[in-house]
Amino acid sequence: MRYAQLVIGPAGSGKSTYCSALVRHAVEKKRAIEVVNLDPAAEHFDYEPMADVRELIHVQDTMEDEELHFGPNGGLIFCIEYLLENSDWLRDKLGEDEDDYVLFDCPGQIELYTHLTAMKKLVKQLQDWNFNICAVFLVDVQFMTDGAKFLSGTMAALSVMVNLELPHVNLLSKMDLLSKGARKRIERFLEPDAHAILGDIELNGANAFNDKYKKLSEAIGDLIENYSLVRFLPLNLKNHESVNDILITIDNIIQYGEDQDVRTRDFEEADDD
Ligand SMILES: Nc1nc2c(ncn2[C@@H]2O[C@H](COP(=O)(O)OP(=O)(O)OP(=O)(O)O)[C@@H](O)[C@H]2O)c(=O)[nH]1
Ligand SMILES: [Mg+2]
Repeated sequence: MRYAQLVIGPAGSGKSTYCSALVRHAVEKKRAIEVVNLDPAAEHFDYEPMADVRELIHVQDTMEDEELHFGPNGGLIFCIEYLLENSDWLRDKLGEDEDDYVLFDCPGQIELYTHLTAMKKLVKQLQDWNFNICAVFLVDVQFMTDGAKFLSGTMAALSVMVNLELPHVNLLSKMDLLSKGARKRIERFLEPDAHAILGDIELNGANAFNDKYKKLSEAIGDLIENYSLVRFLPLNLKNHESVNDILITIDNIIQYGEDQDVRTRDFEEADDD
């Protein structure tokens, strides 16, 4: 088995920064975590990737090509499809080492995860190569600070979950940027609680639209609450414990370290004899 996090989320939500932080954390913990850059338009990241899709195709190639002449978004979709057609390239770069732990730093175009099929096919490919994968969906906490925004972010997360059909963790990134007060406010949303969310949605005056809007919000809130569909975990990269908690949560989901645990236990039991 091999292990992977598919690091996804809107543009600028902190995916590449999260990958670098996890690599640094892993070094401290004396374990190896690798990163693959899957963003054909990436301009900056500060990890050393084990593979970089830009070596295969760069979004600029598709925009400058006389025949293709894509814009940045169409170009990106083309690149991901090109990667799928040339998946041998990725397979070779990933090698075949057992127990490898790889973060896939993905592009920030949300449509790749909500309804297009390219990303899903890539996931299927990775699963065929023995990867146990968890989708890690990052949302910038600054866009989640009131009820309406939180509901909208939750719907985006739900849409990704439904489309990718993978074990899934939602992270609120950049927690370090919030004031104490704002952090308190956010905490009310972290346990899905429709009433906290709706209490926060401000409606100006009663009219037919507001009535309907309130009913819709209530229905969505109930759905999320009753089915525990979407939960967000706060991520503060400046806090060692926060990073560690998230990593342990994801490790458990992809069953990383379970073999190692068994081995240690066998060892301890043998010691007792
Ligand atoms: N304060 C703070 N800033 C952050 C954090 N994570 C990311 N940033 C900043 O947010 C900006 C975007 O971060 P990236 O890691 O490049 O985001 P991304 O999701 O990879 O962006 P794209 O690849 O363009 O979609 C950068 O300026 C980062 O320095 C965080 O945890 N705290
Ligand atoms: Mg990035």
